[in-house]
Amino acid sequence: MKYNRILLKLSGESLQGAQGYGLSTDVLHSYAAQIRQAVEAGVQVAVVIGGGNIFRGLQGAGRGFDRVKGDQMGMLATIINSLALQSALENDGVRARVLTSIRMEPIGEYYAKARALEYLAAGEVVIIGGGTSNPFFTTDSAAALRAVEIEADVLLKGTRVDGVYTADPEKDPTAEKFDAISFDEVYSRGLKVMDLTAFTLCKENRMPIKVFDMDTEGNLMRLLAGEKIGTLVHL
Ligand SMILES: Nc1ncnc2c1ncn2[C@@H]1O[C@H](COP(=O)(O)OP(=O)(O)O)[C@@H](O)[C@H]1O
Ligand SMILES: O=c1ccn([C@@H]2O[C@H](COP(=O)(O)OP(=O)(O)O)[C@@H](O)[C@H]2O)c(=O)[nH]1
Repeated sequence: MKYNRILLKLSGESLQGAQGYGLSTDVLHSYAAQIRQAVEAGVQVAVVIGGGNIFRGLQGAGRGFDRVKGDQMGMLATIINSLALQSALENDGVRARVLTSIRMEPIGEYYAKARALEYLAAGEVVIIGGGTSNPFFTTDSAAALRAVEIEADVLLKGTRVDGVYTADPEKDPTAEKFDAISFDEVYSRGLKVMDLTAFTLCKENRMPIKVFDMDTEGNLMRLLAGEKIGTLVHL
């Protein structure tokens, strides 16, 4: 396989699937099946999931919620999604652990790098919930932080589009996709790959990012097998 240890960031928003809210069991099963194949191929898989299908702090602030409480609600939403994915993986016969950045035993163990590495080495999927545990950050930042921390080979950002484009492909039909692009070019073109906090953390720690469409089943394995899927952001 192309990578030995990956940090897979899954979008909370994608988890709602066609129903447009909450958790879609179809999407959960598709993600679980794809992750199972990666584990069976010997890849160590750590996962960070967003919470956008349930709550986003900024949305709450727009409706009069206190921003910090809204962000805390968003972080709790990522833990709900983490448990849902853990359950889907276990149903599929995959051993999976939820580690939380905020203490909440017995729902999940408190996150520590050493613990994550120990479970990964034992072939378990490690799902890290609770974001960074701090408000004013995003799940992309949590994914970048954990990717660097656990020394992943790459941060795989699974999303709704199949890579990084010259402009937002959902708004501009003439946008063209990059197979690869450097961090500097993303900055200079002002492209939206991740929020800049997350993006810069990756750049400064030489963590490559691969943006790809996780909603097309089989894409994760294609990518791991070295097929040209998505866009690689490199130094
Ligand atoms: N240059 C670009 N290339 C690709 N996608 C872009 C670009 N600019 C904006 N986008 C948009 O960014 C969205 C993904 O953003 P993000 O909020 O990080 O998603 P997620 O909820 O999957 O984490 C895509 O659905 C796409 O419409
Ligand atoms: O370290 C973090 C990670 C997440 N969040 C909150 O959790 C919400 C859900 O995460 P996000 O929107 O990043 O998820 P996604 O877009 O991937 O569904 C965010 O809006 C933030 O309010 C936060 O405050 N700190």
